[in-house]
Amino acid sequence: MVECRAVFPCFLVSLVSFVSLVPPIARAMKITNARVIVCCPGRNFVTLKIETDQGLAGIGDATLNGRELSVASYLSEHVIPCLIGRDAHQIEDIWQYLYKGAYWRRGPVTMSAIAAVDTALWDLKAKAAGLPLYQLLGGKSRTGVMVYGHANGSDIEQTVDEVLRYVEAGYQAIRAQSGVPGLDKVYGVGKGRLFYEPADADLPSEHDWSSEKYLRHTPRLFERIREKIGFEPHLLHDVHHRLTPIEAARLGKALEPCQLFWMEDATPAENQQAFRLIRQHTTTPLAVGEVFNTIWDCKELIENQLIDYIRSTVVHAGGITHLRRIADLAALYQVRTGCHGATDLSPVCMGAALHFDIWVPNFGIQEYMHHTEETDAVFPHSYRFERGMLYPGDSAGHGVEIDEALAAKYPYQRAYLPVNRQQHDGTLWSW
Ligand SMILES: O=C(O)C(=O)C[C@H](O)[C@H](O)CO
Ligand SMILES: [Mg+2]
Repeated sequence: MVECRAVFPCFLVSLVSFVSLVPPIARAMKITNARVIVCCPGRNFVTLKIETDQGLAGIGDATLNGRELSVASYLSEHVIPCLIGRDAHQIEDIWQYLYKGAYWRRGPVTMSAIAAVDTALWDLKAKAAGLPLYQLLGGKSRTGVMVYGHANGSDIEQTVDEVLRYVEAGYQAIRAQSGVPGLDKVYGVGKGRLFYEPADADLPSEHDWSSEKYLRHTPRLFERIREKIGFEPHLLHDVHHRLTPIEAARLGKALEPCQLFWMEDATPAENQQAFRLIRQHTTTPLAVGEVFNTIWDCKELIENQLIDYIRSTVVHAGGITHLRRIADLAALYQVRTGCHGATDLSPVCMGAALHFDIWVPNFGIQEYMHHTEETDAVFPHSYRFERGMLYPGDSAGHGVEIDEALAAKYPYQRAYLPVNRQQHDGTLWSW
């Protein structure tokens, strides 16, 4: 008894000194609060903020263009109650809990919600470690992230002028889209010069489409651009899911002399085997995947080497945890990444994607469209753009924050993506 009483205080003392030696990153970090912030600084964004008992907060993007409130509600009603009290460090377990635990797997709403949690947790872990997120992933594999910008014009000459502007600004890669004679509105051709925003207020607008007109026009666009700028800058093009496989094969073949970096979303990809037909006919590199949300959407495309670039990104594909899995599968087949980066992905997604890009061994390119000044003010960030490259910055976490007071000044406004109809008979088509 006497011995025991003497030992007990010593044990307590050593326990206390042991705990104080444990670095913060190795201690449990209890989630105490989480909330969804919906705002519209020029366009709608949904952001998840997670707070912990260590006084740290992490944020993740949950924006699903045109269906924003479904993810906001999924998070508030179904996910947040399950997060409170969990250890924020258990990123993998929480991912599996939300994916397997829902019973209903996959889908853009579920996977965007999981992505938001995952991004916020990686942000928190990196903040707890006092490191930029890319360090936790394995460090930098390159000095910066090559991006492509968007040049668009209402006709060929206007698009050529836009391409030249991007070349002068130092871009090494440029996506070119042009209006098509005889079509009213064409995907990718916006009103503004720096950003393209397809979502319309209130109800979806209707566009018209003719594959024949588009197929006659597009090879001429790229021939003209190459005549003007030569073969040094990379050129990209987005078909935006509008062609049948054999039409896509025809376009890919016609574009071969122009040596594109990629032809994107040449045909809808629900049927992954559709890409086999395109592949059999053309050596134009193929990119796909911005609408994918899990590895299962691209498994056959990757394993059969039917594509060259996988376009999935953090917010719609289950966060960094799942995107990393997709990239690792892709690496086995020399498929490289080309993360989606349109303006409907918030700066929070862009920040996280840049940490991923600077690490991922099989990086290809990153899409980059400028956000509006209002958006940049709501989401202060450490990433920066310089002559065709983006750099994630070295602040702890993913380097993007949200100014909640400012966000509250921009309430949600219902907006939809357009729909598309065949010009000759009004049949609903892919937009
Ligand atoms: O950026 C791209 O390549 C796109 O295709 C943009 C999409 O139309 C947009 O993100 C839809 O919300
Ligand atoms: Mg696209």
